[in-house]
Amino acid sequence: MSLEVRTVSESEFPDWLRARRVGFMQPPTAPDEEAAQKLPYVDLARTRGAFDAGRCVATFRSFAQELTVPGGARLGASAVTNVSVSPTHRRRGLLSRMTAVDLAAAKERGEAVSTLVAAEYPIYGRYGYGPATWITEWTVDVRRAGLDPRWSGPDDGGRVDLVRAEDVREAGPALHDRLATVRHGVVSRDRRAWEVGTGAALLPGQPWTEPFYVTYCSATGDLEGYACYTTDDTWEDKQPLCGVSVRDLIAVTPAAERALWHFVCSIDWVTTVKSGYRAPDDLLPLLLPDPRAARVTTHADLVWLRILDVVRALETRAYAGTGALVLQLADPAGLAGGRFRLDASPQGASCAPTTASPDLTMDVAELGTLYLGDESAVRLAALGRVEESRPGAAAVADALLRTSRRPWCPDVF
Ligand SMILES: CC(=O)SCCNC(=O)CCNC(=O)[C@H](O)C(C)(C)COP(=O)(O)OP(=O)(O)OC[C@H]1O[C@@H](n2cnc3c(N)ncnc32)[C@H](O)[C@@H]1OP(=O)(O)O
Repeated sequence: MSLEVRTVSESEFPDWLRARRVGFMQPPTAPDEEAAQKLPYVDLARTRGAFDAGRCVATFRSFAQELTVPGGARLGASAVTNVSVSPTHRRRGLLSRMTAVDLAAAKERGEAVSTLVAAEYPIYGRYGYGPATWITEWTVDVRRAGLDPRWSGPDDGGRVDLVRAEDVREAGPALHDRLATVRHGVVSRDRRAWEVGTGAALLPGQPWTEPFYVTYCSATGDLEGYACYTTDDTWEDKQPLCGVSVRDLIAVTPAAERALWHFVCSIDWVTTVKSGYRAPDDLLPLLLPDPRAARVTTHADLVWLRILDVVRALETRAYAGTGALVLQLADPAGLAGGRFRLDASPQGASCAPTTASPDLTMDVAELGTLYLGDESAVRLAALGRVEESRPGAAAVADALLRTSRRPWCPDVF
């Protein structure tokens, strides 16, 4: 059977959407409005499918994204999404073919890295991706947390207010842009994400529960954070048991982060708060007098990163320490391998191909895992995933690459 992998035309887009639904175990018939609504946000030149006798049986799409790297600079990334292969056509190499074409195109366009959120852990390492950010979700037992029930709002002159969806649609993008300057791991969020998150881009018949939106403004009136949450409640023994589920919480200052968490954990009737996907070093548990009241309910990899341009990637991020490293990178796909010398200091970094003997040898996927500073080269060396030719080189890598706060991506894309 000959299967053709190619880009998708506008008229084929509804069939491509149908195939994507099939791959993601959703009812196969998409409402007509879905294609019309999504098309403006899809770059068809980067939307691929596999076709069997003219029918779409696999989907793959990438889009231009900006990824904040340590130090706050933004790196052009090719974000991969909507990867699916029909259950009738699996394990015949379609994913490998689509990935190879997309990564080669991203390299050609000059994108320094590719990113994705993996549905399952074992799939993407073989293509040079490594897990680069992690998320933790907590469920807080509010009654155990020990917060002062007399709390009536922030004591720093700031204020917390309930706002409307349209206020969030208007102010959210600029707030998110500020987050991207202060938190590495954040990726650009397009207008459609704000429309979906505020109920302005609903498909007919799509269920929607209006969430609550709350902002924190500093004493000077500056918007520094917002949260979006839903509630559910039951009664037991004449006592309300209300749950809050946080969908989105963005704070650009610690004061905003503390105030918003304090607020959602202090609403009368609320007995549990589900945090949503947060950075593993989020302030939430340590904000509670009894941190054990915050039980970890999910801990998992989120963004996977594939380096395509070693020099640009390493020169764009910032470094807390000073030192030099020669990295030997294996890349069976032939996109980013080679030997590179990195000279880094808090003032800046330079990176260039070299013939000097290597300090560390690793697969390009391991550099993807180390790149945002979340993983330790010493730990990877202990696992045999990084080979240390110069004793102490892994510790040097950690001193250079690791970051004081962990990277965090608030978006599942
Ligand atoms: C970024 C995102 O969109 S993540 C969403 C990914 N999509 C899904 O999970 C939807 C459901 N699953 C699927 O559609 C498919 O099974 C896919 C896309 C995961 C894999 O597609 P396939 O065409 O079957 O993969 P392909 O045949 O190219 O396999 C390539 C290799 O990956 C391996 N592989 C594929 N899927 C899996 C998996 N789920 N778990 C472990 N290994 C896998 C194959 O065994 C093969 O290994 P090999 O190189 O050692 O021979």
